[in-house]
Amino acid sequence: MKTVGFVGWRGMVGSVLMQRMQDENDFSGIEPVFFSTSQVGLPGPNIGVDVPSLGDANDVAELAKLDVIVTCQGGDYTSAIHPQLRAAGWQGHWIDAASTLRMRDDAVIVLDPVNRAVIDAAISAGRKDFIGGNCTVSLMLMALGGLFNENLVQWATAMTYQAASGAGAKNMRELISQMGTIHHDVQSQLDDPASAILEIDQAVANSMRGDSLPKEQFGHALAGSLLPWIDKQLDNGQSREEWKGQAETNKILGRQDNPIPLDGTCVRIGAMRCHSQALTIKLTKDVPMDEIHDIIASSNPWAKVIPNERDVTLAELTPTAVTGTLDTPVGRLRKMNLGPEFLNAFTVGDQLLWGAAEPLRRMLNILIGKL
Ligand SMILES: NC(=O)C1=CN([C@@H]2O[C@H](COP(=O)(O)OP(=O)(O)OC[C@H]3O[C@@H](n4cnc5c(N)ncnc54)[C@H](OP(=O)(O)O)[C@@H]3O)[C@@H](O)[C@H]2O)C=CC1
Ligand SMILES: N[C@@H](CC(=O)OP(=O)(O)O)C(=O)O
Repeated sequence: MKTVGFVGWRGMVGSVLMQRMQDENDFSGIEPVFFSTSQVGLPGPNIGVDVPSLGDANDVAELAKLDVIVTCQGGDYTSAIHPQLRAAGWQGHWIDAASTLRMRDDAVIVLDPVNRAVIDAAISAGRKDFIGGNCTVSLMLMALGGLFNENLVQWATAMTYQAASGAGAKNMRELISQMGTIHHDVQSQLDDPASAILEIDQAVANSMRGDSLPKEQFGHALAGSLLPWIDKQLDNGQSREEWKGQAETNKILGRQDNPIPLDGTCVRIGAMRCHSQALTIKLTKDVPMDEIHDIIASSNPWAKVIPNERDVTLAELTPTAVTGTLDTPVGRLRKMNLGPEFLNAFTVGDQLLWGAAEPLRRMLNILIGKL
């Protein structure tokens, strides 16, 4: 039985991972050991099996005894610990949620329902570092990977609507606090049916621009607004989140030598944990809509096609409907005025599940032969 160390299990992504692993009885096939950077020696989590007290996540000698390390601790931890382990000759498998190692030649970005062949080839070649993809990229490929794998995508643009959770737990709390502050600031006018809507609107704008709005995390109002920049600014005018779209998608698909052009604008909106994306896809040929539906729906069990009809779309293709589920529904599928090779699509997915935790637990199961 493989000894598997977990680092970052207390955090937001790590907690979702722990929950999913318990739901799927994943701990039964491994010997789990839990680590922390701040709670060394305290009892380990209650996962239904006995576990030793928490180890020191910075103790490289202890980590080097493990067969597998799964980390959701973040990029700084990866940068500090991974090189030391490898320099010490550690030959174990490293499974990581952070972006740090993703684009390295010897690392694999894991999303097995889409790139199982790439993962299997890497295992056969003796690769040891398996990294979860960017949430936006993973969710796009869970939904539309069928079209990519059938070589039907010539290029695509994704305009995103990304949830607060992508920025972290504190940002989720801040979004709700902003909503509460805005409501509080106009409550008396709201309660008065005779009050003028434009006065309410002005009071809301004043609240959003005012000093009392909590904005330590986002730096700006997100509630009632949006933020059209995610992650760092790059010299070419893209945000780093936008850059990841093409770079990571082609690496996941194993086609870095012949990349599919992808670009778009990434936008933070006031959703809690579901990222949504509107795509324009230039197909390599004019494919009939029923074939497109079949390819998407049969690509994996989670890519559900939502008919392009108003009622079902509003009921099933929203963050509210999808949050907390593994579904990656795809809808608004139609040919565009631009021509028969231009496909419109809209997809929603929980960025803490397929966008972060789920590919990691599945990679662990692949390594121990359960998947
Ligand atoms: N947020 C996201 O959407 C995504 C994040 N990632 C990656 O995962 C990494 C971790 O993200 P995320 O889970 O959001 O980070 P968190 O900030 O929620 O957790 C990170 C660590 O903070 C420590 N910590 C300190 N105080 C607390 C507390 N009160 N509750 C829980 N943990 C605490 C824990 O480590 P310790 O026990 O050592 O103190 C924990 O493992 C990111 O840096 C990123 O690289 C990847 C994909 C998506
Ligand atoms: N950048 C993503 C979240 C994330 O953690 O991405 P990455 O794993 O690529 O750093 C977002 O803000 O929605």
